[in-house]
Amino acid sequence: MTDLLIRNLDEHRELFARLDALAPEVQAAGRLMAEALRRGRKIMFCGNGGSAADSQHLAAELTGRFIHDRKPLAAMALSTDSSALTCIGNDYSFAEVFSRQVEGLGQAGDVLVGISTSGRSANVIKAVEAALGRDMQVIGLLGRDGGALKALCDVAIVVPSPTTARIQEAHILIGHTLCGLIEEQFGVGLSPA
Ligand SMILES: O=C(CO)[C@@H](O)[C@H](O)[C@H](O)[C@H](O)COP(=O)(O)O
Ligand SMILES: [Zn+2]
Repeated sequence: MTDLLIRNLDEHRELFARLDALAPEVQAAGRLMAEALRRGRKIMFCGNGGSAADSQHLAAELTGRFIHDRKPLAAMALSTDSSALTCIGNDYSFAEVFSRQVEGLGQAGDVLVGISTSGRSANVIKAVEAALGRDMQVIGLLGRDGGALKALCDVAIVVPSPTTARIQEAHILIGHTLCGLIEEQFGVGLSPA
């Protein structure tokens, strides 16, 4: 039991010591999201399993609050509406559960954040393709080699690890950093500049 904890901590520390290399992509993603919000557009998040949880967690940081009191920001997770997920999954296919929501709700200038540790989830790939088809911008929070999603994203943040759990741990740190960058841009208790 303790051995597993020590191994996980060692893996986690080794990975986190290398995340500084992602600073340029994280900065670019934060700027892109803040600019979209400043223009009155919205941020959509999607992903499966743990990444579905990350999607709703990060969307709530923006509509609710992260650290500071400031105006609510337009963000939503595409993984939370059980009626939409079951209807689209049942009547069309599971691969379309996010893309149909992007087609129904996405507008030009909105940002889609696709979260996938493998970069290979078909429903996230389809959501990204739908977003690009609507002149939205796309950020990928990815892992391993970035998979098929890497080349599709305007900004791809690829966590360099082969281990899903470690990648997810990095994703939430990066997600929180993106929320912090956005809050910096919007100021404490102030309207956007
Ligand atoms: O949280 C975990 C594993 O830590 C799982 O729920 C995991 O997110 C699921 O297997 C996902 O379906 C994996 O999808 P992806 O990250 O490869 O896109
Ligand atoms: Zn997990």
